[in-house]
Amino acid sequence: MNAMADSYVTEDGRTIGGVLMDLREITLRFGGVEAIKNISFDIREGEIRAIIGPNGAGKSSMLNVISGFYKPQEGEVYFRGALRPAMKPYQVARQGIARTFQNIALFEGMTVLDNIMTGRLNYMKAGIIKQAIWKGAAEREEIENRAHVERVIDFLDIQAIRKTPVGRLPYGLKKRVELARALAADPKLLLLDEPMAGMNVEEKEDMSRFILDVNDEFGTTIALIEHDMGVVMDLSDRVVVMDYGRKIGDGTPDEVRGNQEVIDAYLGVAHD
Ligand SMILES: Nc1ncnc2c1ncn2[C@@H]1O[C@H](COP(=O)(O)OP(=O)(O)OP(=O)(O)O)[C@@H](O)[C@H]1O
Repeated sequence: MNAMADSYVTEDGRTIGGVLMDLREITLRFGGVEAIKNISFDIREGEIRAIIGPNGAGKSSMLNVISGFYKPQEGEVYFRGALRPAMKPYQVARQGIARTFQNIALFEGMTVLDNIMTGRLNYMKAGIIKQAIWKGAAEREEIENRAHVERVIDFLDIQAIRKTPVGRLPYGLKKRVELARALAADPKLLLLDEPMAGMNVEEKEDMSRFILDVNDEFGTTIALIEHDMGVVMDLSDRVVVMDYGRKIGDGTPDEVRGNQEVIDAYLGVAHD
């Protein structure tokens, strides 16, 4: 693979485009703790990009920089070719970035459908006054939003539980609903924080398939943190490896597997 080429086709026939996000010399500190130390890497259009490393390596901090939730003290983030300014979470969503969380963040008392609809809030432009004086626009908007959400529900095969309160669902299905909510926002870049955590083998297989299908069908670029190395190596086009806030590896799964520093710090030792 030529990292400088504008686009290339993967072995499984997917097209990876130019750079979607470019992170340059990022340093992030919490008081005296340097969680990220001068790290640069990019995420390319259509790619599945993993971030791995031992506990406390700085992976979640990095995902929060990518999402725009944390503003690093040093370095720059370019998204879709433009330097990204400090942003509020709703501005991030409008830029086309959605995420799931390590600990599921859904409304347990609400139905699956209503939870997924919350992922669509940024598209609901018609305010209360406009709704009152121009019912047609609001109705059209509602129909469009529902149609997109229905497509996501079909895609993730969760029609049967659409009216079920999320609190009653088993863990693996909750994770799928969280993915559905993120997809409802129709993101350009989807961030997944440990999508397989706490899952059994069958649930992991299902989730892996859905991640690949999302990438393939919607063309969504995906960045994920994951501890299950089998899953990471199977799913990812490229992998960034972090250790103590530093980047110690970056490349294809094969390149990373053969990197001695990565083996010493992470792959060669037992971890969860
Ligand atoms: N909000 C915060 N305030 C202070 N320190 C923090 C904060 N978030 C993270 N840290 C510190 O930054 C370092 C990196 O943490 P981070 O959670 O990013 O690592 P991680 O690789 O995601 O770990 P894990 O795999 O356990 O989730 C750790 O030393 C952590 O204690």
